[in-house]
Order: sequence, then structure tokens, then C-alpha cells
Amino acid sequence: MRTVSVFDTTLRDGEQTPGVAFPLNYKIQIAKQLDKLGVDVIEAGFPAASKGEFEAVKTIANLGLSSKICALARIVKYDIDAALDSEADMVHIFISTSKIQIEHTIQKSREEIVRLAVDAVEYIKDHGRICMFSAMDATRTEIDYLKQIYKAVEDAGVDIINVPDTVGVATPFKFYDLIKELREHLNVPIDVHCHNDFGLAVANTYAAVLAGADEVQVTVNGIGERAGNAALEEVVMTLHGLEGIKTNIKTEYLVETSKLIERFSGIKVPPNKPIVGANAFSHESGIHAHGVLKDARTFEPGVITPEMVGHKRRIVIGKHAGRHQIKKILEDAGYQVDEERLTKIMEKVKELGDKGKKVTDLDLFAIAEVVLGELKKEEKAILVDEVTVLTGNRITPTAVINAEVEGKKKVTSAIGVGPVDAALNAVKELAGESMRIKLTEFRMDAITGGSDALAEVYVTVEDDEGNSFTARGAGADIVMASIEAVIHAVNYLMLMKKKKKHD
Ligand SMILES: CC(=O)SCCNC(=O)CCNC(=O)[C@H](O)C(C)(C)COP(=O)(O)OP(=O)(O)OC[C@H]1O[C@@H](n2cnc3c(N)ncnc32)[C@H](O)[C@@H]1OP(=O)(O)O
Ligand SMILES: CC(C)C(=O)C(=O)O
Ligand SMILES: [Mg+2]
Repeated sequence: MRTVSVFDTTLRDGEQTPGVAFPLNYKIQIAKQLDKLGVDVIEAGFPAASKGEFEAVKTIANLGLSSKICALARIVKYDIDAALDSEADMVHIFISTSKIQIEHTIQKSREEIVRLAVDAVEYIKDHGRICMFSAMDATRTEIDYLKQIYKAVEDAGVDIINVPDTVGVATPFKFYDLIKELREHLNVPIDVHCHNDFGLAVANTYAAVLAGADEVQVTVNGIGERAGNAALEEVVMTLHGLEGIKTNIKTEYLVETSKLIERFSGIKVPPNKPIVGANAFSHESGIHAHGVLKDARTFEPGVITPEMVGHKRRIVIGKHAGRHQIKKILEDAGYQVDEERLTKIMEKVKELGDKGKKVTDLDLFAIAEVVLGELKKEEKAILVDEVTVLTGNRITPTAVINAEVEGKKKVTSAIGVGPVDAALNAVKELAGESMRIKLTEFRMDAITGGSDALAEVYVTVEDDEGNSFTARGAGADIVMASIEAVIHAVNYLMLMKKKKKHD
């Protein structure tokens, strides 16, 4: 089976992400993690950039890792000597070859650039190091010149050439053709380095491998200059999962590595990021979750599993959830629900979803506990129909409740110091027809953070004979959750009273 080598440049191009700078202790931890992950080469930095960068590359080069350590250098004696002095195994030299870059940056003739490249390769090889040569901006370089310079460095003894799509303008078919043409023209191994300006970095890298590239330059989470580089995790899993092309990556460490880079770089991984994003193996929609609960391959690629990349599959609750997944989540948490109560729970979940609320597992459990604790309809003395609460800075909070109390329609109204107080006073009025009640405990918790958090209300209600009952209510609206809890307690106390009378 074909094996492609992985050259990781998270510590070099990845660190060129605007706003990212890894201190030495972070660089050491990242290098160790990349080594554990199994990357073949770690590009540890650009030693000529600063004293700290030189020290970092030198420290990493002396960690005794299995991965080869590479240092980047311009074709400038100072840079190359710094790379050699850093004791890196490999020196990666680059120089502009496209018309636009030659004219506006390096300002040398094409012949001189070839001569500088050849001399640099020979110098590095004379120092006994592995040498990689990059024709910077290769994808905007005239093909004949590109072939000429690569052939010249090959003849000078370069170990591997890199074809960088420096500004991310390659497209998969064109890049495939370019790599194929270079493959036919050259004997040295070919490496590719793709940027993601058009979101094509992974696709271009993949196309290059199909065209015969031997090595891929990638970064963890795809961080790097501008829109970043080809993401290591996406390239590797595409090759493994879709093409059966191997790498030396121990894929079970991909999520762990991604989280480390996310933490150290401060660049958040979007939830929908392939392979490592929080949602990469999550299912909310009922139709999908139903299939996945039977066999995950129904709504996942199947050729990769969450375990392969160190991830977890999640069946989540939300507006699009179906009965099967809600039942499964509740049963897994130890709740037994019959079909009628499941319907009630579903209704509440959908109602919250329609209001735009993100429903968490904790929210679901709170809803389930309320529904499971509810009396049957025929056992309820009070059935609330309509609630209106008025509040504001210039009016006294007022609540009006339309309800059926022991079969008779009633309307009560009350005021209070706030909307919850007004609503609870109205409930007391409603109950007062049958029994006097006292609220001895009232507690409200937000289940999750945020102003749209589900409120969970606990109340203890005492009747005129000293019997008390504790009940709970849950909902996005604190007034409704409070009314639900108190009515639940009152209904229970009234049922008890009725039962006692009959005994
Ligand atoms: C596509 C890439 O990712 S390339 C790598 C990019 N990474 C970095 O630049 C990070 C590290 N860079 C640095 O710390 C600094 O830019 C340094 C230390 C390398 C150079 O700093 P300075 O000497 O202040 O030069 P500055 O960065 O302003 O300009 C770049 C110089 O390098 C020259 N240059 C650029 N690429 C090359 C090259 N491959 N070979 C030789 N010279 C080059 C430019 O022509 C320019 O030369 P000039 O000063 O004679 O006009
Ligand atoms: C140094 C080179 C390979 C680079 O990062 C690029 O061209 O994008
Ligand atoms: Mg780059």
C-alpha cells in the first residue's frame, strides 16, 4: 500500500497566523505532541527570525524526537548558517520564482536565482544536512522556468523539492496536472504546500498526492498565513478513509492534537470543522439520529469512525430531534417514559426549539422530571387555560389566569411586587376556592448559562392543614415555570385531600 509522508509546519507557517506567537514552552509541548502523532517532519521555525526562534528550533532539534526537525531559511548566508547552527536535521530553503514576486521583492535575474539556489543546496549538502528546496509562488511561476530551477537543484543534490501554492490560487485539476508534469520531469521526491485562500488547500493537496506527490505540508487545524494551510487532520483522513493511502499518523491522537493547538494558538476550531470539530460526529435531526442509533454508517461516511480520530459520537437534543433519540437519551440517563409522556416531552422540546432555544441534555432532563412528576389529566383539580401577565416600569405587575377549577371555569387576577409574585398571587386566589395555601419555599435556577437559559423552579406549598408538597416546573419563561410548579403542588395537595375524604 502506498505511504505518503507528512511534513508538519504548524510551528512555522502555523505560527505565521496573524496574532499567533508560541512561547518556548508551548513550542516544546507542540513538538512532542506532533512527534506522538507520528508526523515525519516537524518544521520547527525560522532560526534567522529572532534569538528566541533560534533557541526554540535548537531546543526542539535536541529533544531526541523520532520526527525529523526542519528549519526554514531564505537563500541568504546568514539565514542558512542560523538554520545549520540550530542543529536541525533538515534545512528548507525558499526563493521567489514568479514574475510578480521577482519584480517586487527579490529583484534578481532568473539566472541569478537559479545560481543562488544551486549554491545554497550544495552548501547545505556539504554540511551533511537534508535539504528541501521551495520555488516560492510556484503555482504562478512559468512552467518552463519552474522545471528549470527544480532540475538544477536536483542536479545539485537536493533531497526533496516543495511545490508551494503560496497564495492559494491552485485548483485541484490544474494542480494535479502541474504535479504530474513535474513528477515526469524530476526524480527527487515531491512535497506540496497549499494555502487555503479559496478553501481548496485540502482538495489541492489531495489532487497532488493522486498525481504522485510523495509528501504533504500541513498544519494542525489548518492554521497559517491568511486563510491558513491544508489541515493535517483533513488531508490525512481523506487519504486514509477515501483513498486507502497510508501515512504514519496515529489518527487516534488527532482530536487531542487539535485541542492543544486550539488552546495554544487561541484560534477556535469551528464546531463544523471536519474530523475534529465538536459536531463532526454529532446528530440532532430525528431522521439521522434514528438511523445512526441502528447503524452509524447510515448517516456517517462509515470509512472513518469517531474512535479512529479520538472523537466521540453524540446524539444531541434540539428542534429537529425525533422520538427515538429522545427516548434513548432519557433511557440512558435512567428515565423510563411511556409513549404519552414521551409525546409531552417532545412537545416541550419542539416548543423551546421553535423559540430559538438551544436545548441541552440538562434541559431535557429537567423537562422530563417535570413531565414524569405530573398527575394524570383526570387527577388534576386545576387546569390552567390562559395566563396574562403585565409588567413594566410604570405599572403595577398584574396577572390574570383563566382556568378550570374542579370542572368550573374561573378567572382570577392579582397584583404583586413583580411578575412572578403577581402570577403566584393569582394562583393562590385560584386555589383559595378549594383550599388556603402558603408558599414556604421558592427557588429558581438557570439550567444552562445565557439569557435564554431554561429556568427550573422548585416550590414547597403548604395547605391549611399543614400538609406540604414540593414540586418543580421548567421552561424558558420564568413566570410560566413558576405557575407550573405551584399548580402542580396544589393539584397534588387537593388530590390527597380528596383521597383522605373518601377513606
Ligand atoms: C511564504 C512564506 O511563508 S515565506 C516565510 C515568511 N516568514 C517570515 O517572514 C517570518 C520571519 N521573518 C522575519 O523575521 C524577517 O522578515 C527576516 C528576519 C527574515 C528579514 O527581516 P528584514 O531583514 O528586516 O527584511 P524584511 O522582512 O523587511 O524584507 C525581506 C527581505 O528578504 C528578501 N527576501 C525575501 N525572500 C527571500 C529569499 N527567499 N531569499 C533571499 N532573500 C529574500 C527580500 O527581498 C527583502 O530583502 P531587502 O531587505 O534586501 O529588501
Ligand atoms: C516558505 C514557503 C514554502 C511558504 O510557506 C509558502 O510558499 O507559502
Ligand atoms: Mg506558506
